[in-house]
Amino acid sequence: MKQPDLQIVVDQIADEMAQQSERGVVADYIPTLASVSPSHFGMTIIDHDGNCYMSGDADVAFSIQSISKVFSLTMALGFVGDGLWSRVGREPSGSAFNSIVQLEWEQGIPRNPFINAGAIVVADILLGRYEPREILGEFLRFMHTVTGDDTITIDEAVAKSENETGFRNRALANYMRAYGNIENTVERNLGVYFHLCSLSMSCHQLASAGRYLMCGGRRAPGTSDTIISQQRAKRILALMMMCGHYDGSGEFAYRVGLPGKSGVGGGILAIAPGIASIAVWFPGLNSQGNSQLGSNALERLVELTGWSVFRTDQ
Ligand SMILES: NC(=O)CC[C@H](N)C(=O)O
Repeated sequence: MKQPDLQIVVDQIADEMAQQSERGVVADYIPTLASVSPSHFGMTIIDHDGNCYMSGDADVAFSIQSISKVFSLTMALGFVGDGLWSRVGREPSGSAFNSIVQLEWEQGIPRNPFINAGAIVVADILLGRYEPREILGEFLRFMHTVTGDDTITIDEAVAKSENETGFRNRALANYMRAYGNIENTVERNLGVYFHLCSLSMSCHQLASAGRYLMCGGRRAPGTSDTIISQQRAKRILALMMMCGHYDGSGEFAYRVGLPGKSGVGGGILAIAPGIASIAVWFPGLNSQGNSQLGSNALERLVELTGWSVFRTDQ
């Protein structure tokens, strides 16, 4: 398939999405997110060579929420290596992002690091080495390094709002603590978890952050600018494909066919391995808590470019 002009592609997708009336529903269980307008849209593609194609509100920062689980996992694997997998599984959950049911059958071991329970354990692992403020500083530095952009910050108002209404996350953390899979106090742990989720980034910044996953662990191809090993990058992409959209992961793989990670802020980071890092933002969510138009936009992208990892016609 001949590669189309990517600027024409992002502009065309923006036009098509603007005409769709089914926009999903903005998350309201975190009160500060409820006031975000569902009419926002943004899209950025950064290709292998670093060329950037943007449309809409691609430079407007939004709450990346669970997309941060990709970056906190990357950091935690850097701290403790594959020992992390004794505390978190690597299987799709088939359940909602904030579900508690499997934890009882599975002795407090979450199915994967991309559901809330799994990311709460990952936050606990990060805290194993640092005080809360220190680890959040380390996390921000990591994000500044992978993006090359030191303006990225945590939105304190979102973190506070999550803290005030995070009853389900408290239930998850307490439940896992009862099984000995959370070592820190629940408040100390969730203080970090909520701040990780409250990272504010634009599509442009998010697509930049995904470059190390697109380029086999390097920030730029053909350089020694290595963030993680090639094998680890490949494995994180596998987890994104299988678990990045919770109980909508199968549907996303079927329709889009790219490793992706969504967040309830309406963002999705998708990676076409070796080809492009893509970020979209449409705040309205579908019933699984994944961006409704973001999924549609990525489906159109792979139709127009042939970037699905499952294509067989190269
Ligand atoms: N799916 C999400 O983005 C959920 C993240 C959100 N901070 C929560 O803990 O509920």
